[in-house]
Amino acid sequence: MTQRETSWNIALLQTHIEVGEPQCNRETMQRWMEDAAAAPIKPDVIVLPEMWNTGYALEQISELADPDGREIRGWVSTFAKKHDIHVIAGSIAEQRDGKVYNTMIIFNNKGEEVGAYSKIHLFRLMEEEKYLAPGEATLSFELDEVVAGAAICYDIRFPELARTLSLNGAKVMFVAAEWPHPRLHHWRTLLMARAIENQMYVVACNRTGDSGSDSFFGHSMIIDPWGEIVAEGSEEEEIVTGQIDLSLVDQVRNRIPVFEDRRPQLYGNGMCE
Ligand SMILES: NC(=O)CCC(=O)C(=O)O
Repeated sequence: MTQRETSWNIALLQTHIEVGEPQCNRETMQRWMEDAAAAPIKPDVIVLPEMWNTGYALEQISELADPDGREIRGWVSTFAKKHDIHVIAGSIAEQRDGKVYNTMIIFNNKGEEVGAYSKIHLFRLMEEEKYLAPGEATLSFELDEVVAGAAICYDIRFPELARTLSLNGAKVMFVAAEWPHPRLHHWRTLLMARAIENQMYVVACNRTGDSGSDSFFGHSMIIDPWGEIVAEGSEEEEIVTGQIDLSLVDQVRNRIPVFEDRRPQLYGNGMCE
Protein backbone atom coordinates (compact mmCIF):
# COMPACT_ATOMS: atom_id res chain seq x y z
CA MET A 1 0.00 0.00 0.00
CA THR A 2 1.15 3.53 -0.68
CA GLN A 3 1.05 6.30 1.93
CA ARG A 4 -2.18 7.56 0.36
CA GLU A 5 -3.79 4.12 0.71
CA THR A 6 -3.04 3.79 4.42
CA SER A 7 -3.83 7.31 5.48
CA TRP A 8 -6.26 9.96 4.26
CA ASN A 9 -6.52 13.63 5.09
CA ILE A 10 -10.20 14.40 5.32
CA ALA A 11 -12.02 17.74 4.96
CA LEU A 12 -15.66 18.00 6.03
CA LEU A 13 -17.41 21.04 4.56
CA GLN A 14 -19.66 22.09 7.42
CA THR A 15 -21.62 24.80 5.62
CA HIS A 16 -24.89 26.61 5.94
CA ILE A 17 -27.42 25.76 3.19
CA GLU A 18 -29.93 28.21 1.68
CA VAL A 19 -33.29 26.49 1.44
CA GLY A 20 -34.65 26.36 -2.11
CA GLU A 21 -31.62 28.12 -3.66
CA PRO A 22 -29.66 25.54 -5.70
CA GLN A 23 -27.67 28.13 -7.67
CA CYS A 24 -26.55 29.94 -4.54
CA ASN A 25 -25.71 26.64 -2.80
CA ARG A 26 -23.72 25.51 -5.80
CA GLU A 27 -21.64 28.70 -5.74
CA THR A 28 -21.05 28.36 -2.00
CA MET A 29 -20.06 24.72 -2.29
CA GLN A 30 -17.71 25.35 -5.20
CA ARG A 31 -16.01 28.14 -3.25
CA TRP A 32 -15.63 25.95 -0.17
CA MET A 33 -14.31 23.04 -2.21
CA GLU A 34 -11.70 25.25 -3.87
CA ASP A 35 -10.70 26.61 -0.43
CA ALA A 36 -10.39 23.09 0.97
CA ALA A 37 -8.28 22.00 -2.01
CA ALA A 38 -5.95 24.99 -1.53
CA ALA A 39 -5.37 24.39 2.21
CA PRO A 40 -1.75 23.83 3.38
CA ILE A 41 -2.64 20.20 4.10
CA LYS A 42 -4.39 19.16 0.92
CA PRO A 43 -7.25 16.75 1.58
CA ASP A 44 -7.38 13.30 0.01
CA VAL A 45 -11.15 13.18 0.59
CA ILE A 46 -13.72 15.99 0.77
CA VAL A 47 -17.16 15.31 2.27
CA LEU A 48 -20.28 17.48 1.81
CA PRO A 49 -23.48 17.55 3.91
CA GLU A 50 -26.97 16.21 3.11
CA MET A 51 -29.34 17.75 0.53
CA TRP A 52 -26.93 20.62 0.06
CA ASN A 53 -28.32 21.72 -3.31
CA THR A 54 -31.85 22.48 -2.12
CA GLY A 55 -32.00 22.05 1.65
CA TYR A 56 -35.35 20.81 2.89
CA ALA A 57 -37.43 22.78 0.36
CA LEU A 58 -39.65 19.74 0.16
CA GLU A 59 -42.81 21.43 -1.15
CA GLN A 60 -40.93 22.61 -4.25
CA ILE A 61 -38.55 19.68 -4.41
CA SER A 62 -39.72 18.29 -7.76
CA GLU A 63 -39.01 21.64 -9.46
CA LEU A 64 -35.69 22.19 -7.66
CA ALA A 65 -34.12 18.73 -7.76
CA ASP A 66 -31.27 18.19 -10.23
CA PRO A 67 -32.56 16.06 -13.17
CA ASP A 68 -30.56 12.79 -12.97
CA GLY A 69 -28.05 14.74 -10.87
CA ARG A 70 -26.55 15.68 -14.23
CA GLU A 71 -25.47 19.22 -13.51
CA ILE A 72 -23.84 18.37 -10.19
CA ARG A 73 -22.26 15.17 -11.49
CA GLY A 74 -20.63 17.21 -14.27
CA TRP A 75 -18.85 19.84 -12.23
CA VAL A 76 -18.03 17.70 -9.19
CA SER A 77 -16.37 15.13 -11.43
CA THR A 78 -14.32 17.89 -13.08
CA PHE A 79 -13.29 19.24 -9.67
CA ALA A 80 -12.27 15.80 -8.37
CA LYS A 81 -10.07 15.11 -11.38
CA LYS A 82 -8.55 18.60 -11.53
CA HIS A 83 -7.53 18.52 -7.87
CA ASP A 84 -6.80 14.79 -7.56
CA ILE A 85 -9.23 14.54 -4.60
CA HIS A 86 -11.93 11.97 -3.83
CA VAL A 87 -15.28 13.70 -3.31
CA ILE A 88 -18.16 12.31 -1.26
CA ALA A 89 -20.59 14.78 -2.76
CA GLY A 90 -22.85 14.78 0.31
CA SER A 91 -26.33 14.15 -0.85
CA ILE A 92 -28.44 16.07 -3.31
CA ALA A 93 -32.07 16.18 -4.26
CA GLU A 94 -32.01 14.16 -7.49
CA GLN A 95 -34.89 13.88 -9.96
CA ARG A 96 -35.04 10.40 -11.48
CA ASP A 97 -37.83 8.45 -13.22
CA GLY A 98 -40.44 11.02 -12.17
CA LYS A 99 -39.44 10.77 -8.48
CA VAL A 100 -37.08 12.67 -6.22
CA TYR A 101 -34.37 10.88 -4.26
CA ASN A 102 -31.98 12.02 -1.54
CA THR A 103 -28.82 10.75 -3.23
CA MET A 104 -25.16 10.62 -2.24
CA ILE A 105 -22.76 10.55 -5.22
CA ILE A 106 -19.13 9.52 -4.89
CA PHE A 107 -16.28 10.46 -7.23
CA ASN A 108 -12.74 9.18 -7.07
CA ASN A 109 -9.73 11.40 -7.65
CA LYS A 110 -9.79 10.61 -11.37
CA GLY A 111 -13.26 12.14 -11.61
CA GLU A 112 -14.93 8.74 -12.05
CA GLU A 113 -18.24 8.12 -10.32
CA VAL A 114 -17.66 5.08 -8.11
CA GLY A 115 -21.13 4.89 -6.62
CA ALA A 116 -24.44 6.57 -5.88
CA TYR A 117 -26.65 5.83 -2.90
CA SER A 118 -30.20 7.02 -2.35
CA LYS A 119 -31.24 7.26 1.31
CA ILE A 120 -33.14 4.11 2.24
CA HIS A 121 -34.64 5.28 5.56
CA LEU A 122 -36.76 8.39 5.06
CA PHE A 123 -37.17 10.64 8.11
CA ARG A 124 -40.82 11.21 8.94
CA LEU A 125 -40.15 13.95 11.49
CA MET A 126 -38.99 16.12 8.58
CA GLU A 127 -41.70 14.73 6.24
CA GLU A 128 -39.25 13.16 3.81
CA GLU A 129 -41.59 10.26 3.15
CA LYS A 130 -44.25 12.63 1.74
CA TYR A 131 -41.99 14.10 -0.94
CA LEU A 132 -39.09 11.73 -1.55
CA ALA A 133 -38.78 8.18 -2.79
CA PRO A 134 -36.64 5.76 -0.76
CA GLY A 135 -33.58 4.10 -2.24
CA GLU A 136 -33.71 0.33 -2.51
CA ALA A 137 -30.08 -0.68 -2.06
CA THR A 138 -27.12 -0.16 0.24
CA LEU A 139 -23.80 0.97 -1.21
CA SER A 140 -20.22 0.03 -0.60
CA PHE A 141 -17.55 1.36 -2.95
CA GLU A 142 -13.78 1.56 -3.29
CA LEU A 143 -11.41 4.51 -3.05
CA ASP A 144 -7.68 3.75 -3.32
CA GLU A 145 -8.68 0.07 -3.07
CA VAL A 146 -10.16 0.70 0.39
CA VAL A 147 -13.78 -0.37 0.79
CA ALA A 148 -16.08 2.31 2.20
CA GLY A 149 -19.82 2.55 2.78
CA ALA A 150 -22.48 5.23 2.43
CA ALA A 151 -25.09 6.48 4.89
CA ILE A 152 -27.31 9.55 5.03
CA CYS A 153 -28.34 11.12 8.33
CA TYR A 154 -31.31 9.18 9.82
CA ASP A 155 -29.64 6.00 8.45
CA ILE A 156 -27.27 6.02 11.44
CA ARG A 157 -30.19 5.05 13.69
CA PHE A 158 -30.25 1.67 11.93
CA PRO A 159 -27.35 -0.48 13.13
CA GLU A 160 -28.28 -3.04 10.47
CA LEU A 161 -27.10 -0.70 7.74
CA ALA A 162 -23.68 -0.02 9.23
CA ARG A 163 -23.28 -3.71 10.02
CA THR A 164 -24.18 -4.64 6.44
CA LEU A 165 -21.58 -2.20 5.15
CA SER A 166 -18.88 -3.52 7.47
CA LEU A 167 -19.73 -7.12 6.56
CA ASN A 168 -19.28 -6.04 2.93
CA GLY A 169 -15.74 -4.99 3.86
CA ALA A 170 -16.16 -1.29 4.65
CA LYS A 171 -13.38 0.22 6.75
CA VAL A 172 -14.95 3.67 6.65
CA MET A 173 -18.58 4.78 6.69
CA PHE A 174 -19.19 8.22 5.20
CA VAL A 175 -22.27 10.05 6.47
CA ALA A 176 -23.90 13.17 5.00
CA ALA A 177 -26.37 14.87 7.33
CA GLU A 178 -28.80 17.66 8.12
CA TRP A 179 -29.30 16.79 11.79
CA PRO A 180 -30.82 19.46 14.03
CA HIS A 181 -31.14 20.34 17.72
CA PRO A 182 -32.28 19.06 20.17
CA ARG A 183 -30.75 15.72 19.19
CA LEU A 184 -27.03 16.47 19.43
CA HIS A 185 -26.69 13.76 22.07
CA HIS A 186 -28.24 11.19 19.69
CA TRP A 187 -25.99 12.27 16.81
CA ARG A 188 -22.74 11.95 18.77
CA THR A 189 -23.73 8.74 20.54
CA LEU A 190 -25.01 6.98 17.42
CA LEU A 191 -21.94 7.90 15.37
CA MET A 192 -19.65 6.65 18.14
CA ALA A 193 -21.64 3.45 18.56
CA ARG A 194 -21.56 2.70 14.82
CA ALA A 195 -17.75 3.20 14.85
CA ILE A 196 -17.14 1.06 17.95
CA GLU A 197 -19.49 -1.82 17.15
CA ASN A 198 -18.28 -2.10 13.54
CA GLN A 199 -14.65 -1.25 14.35
CA MET A 200 -14.51 1.17 11.45
CA TYR A 201 -13.98 4.88 10.88
CA VAL A 202 -17.11 6.99 10.81
CA VAL A 203 -16.70 10.24 8.88
CA ALA A 204 -19.78 12.44 9.16
CA CYS A 205 -20.51 15.90 7.77
CA ASN A 206 -23.46 17.86 9.16
CA ARG A 207 -24.68 21.30 8.08
CA THR A 208 -25.03 24.40 10.24
CA GLY A 209 -27.60 27.20 10.35
CA ASP A 210 -31.35 27.48 10.68
CA SER A 211 -34.11 26.39 8.32
CA GLY A 212 -37.74 26.93 9.32
CA SER A 213 -38.05 25.61 12.85
CA ASP A 214 -34.90 23.49 12.57
CA SER A 215 -31.54 24.61 13.91
CA PHE A 216 -28.68 22.50 12.56
CA PHE A 217 -25.72 22.19 14.89
CA GLY A 218 -22.73 21.17 12.78
CA HIS A 219 -20.55 18.97 15.04
CA SER A 220 -19.25 17.12 12.01
CA MET A 221 -17.18 14.24 13.29
CA ILE A 222 -14.37 11.86 12.45
CA ILE A 223 -14.35 8.88 14.81
CA ASP A 224 -11.78 6.10 14.73
CA PRO A 225 -12.51 2.35 15.00
CA TRP A 226 -11.72 2.43 18.73
CA GLY A 227 -14.35 5.13 19.25
CA GLU A 228 -11.89 7.99 19.76
CA ILE A 229 -12.82 11.35 18.29
CA VAL A 230 -10.23 12.39 15.70
CA ALA A 231 -12.00 15.68 14.92
CA GLU A 232 -15.25 17.41 15.82
CA GLY A 233 -16.66 20.66 14.49
CA SER A 234 -18.19 23.55 16.40
CA GLU A 235 -21.73 24.82 15.77
CA GLU A 236 -20.40 27.38 13.26
CA GLU A 237 -19.58 27.10 9.57
CA GLU A 238 -16.10 25.68 9.12
CA ILE A 239 -13.99 23.10 7.35
CA VAL A 240 -13.38 20.30 9.84
CA THR A 241 -10.19 18.37 9.11
CA GLY A 242 -8.51 15.25 10.38
CA GLN A 243 -6.30 12.40 9.29
CA ILE A 244 -7.34 8.77 9.34
CA ASP A 245 -4.96 5.81 9.43
CA LEU A 246 -6.74 2.92 7.79
CA SER A 247 -4.38 0.31 9.24
CA LEU A 248 -6.01 0.99 12.63
CA VAL A 249 -9.13 -0.83 11.46
CA ASP A 250 -7.33 -4.16 11.19
CA GLN A 251 -5.46 -3.54 14.44
CA VAL A 252 -8.73 -3.00 16.34
CA ARG A 253 -10.43 -5.96 14.63
CA ASN A 254 -7.50 -8.20 15.54
CA ARG A 255 -7.48 -7.03 19.16
CA ILE A 256 -11.18 -7.69 19.75
CA PRO A 257 -12.35 -10.11 17.03
CA VAL A 258 -16.01 -9.08 16.98
CA PHE A 259 -16.51 -10.30 13.44
CA GLU A 260 -15.25 -13.78 14.31
CA ASP A 261 -17.29 -13.89 17.53
CA ARG A 262 -20.65 -12.95 16.02
CA ARG A 263 -23.41 -15.61 16.28
CA PRO A 264 -25.76 -14.58 13.46
CA GLN A 265 -27.51 -17.95 13.55
CA LEU A 266 -28.83 -17.03 17.03
CA TYR A 267 -30.06 -13.53 16.27
CA GLY A 268 -33.39 -14.83 15.05
CA ASN A 269 -34.32 -12.34 12.36
CA GLY A 270 -31.85 -13.23 9.66
CA MET A 271 -30.08 -9.94 10.33
CA CYS A 272 -26.83 -9.48 8.52
CA GLU A 273 -26.08 -13.14 7.99
N1 LIG B 1 -32.23 14.56 7.83
C1 LIG B 1 -32.37 13.58 8.69
O1 LIG B 1 -32.43 12.41 8.35
C2 LIG B 1 -32.45 14.00 10.15
C3 LIG B 1 -32.37 12.82 11.10
C4 LIG B 1 -32.55 13.25 12.51
O2 LIG B 1 -32.55 14.43 12.82
C5 LIG B 1 -32.71 12.21 13.53
O3 LIG B 1 -32.90 12.59 14.71
O4 LIG B 1 -32.70 11.01 13.21
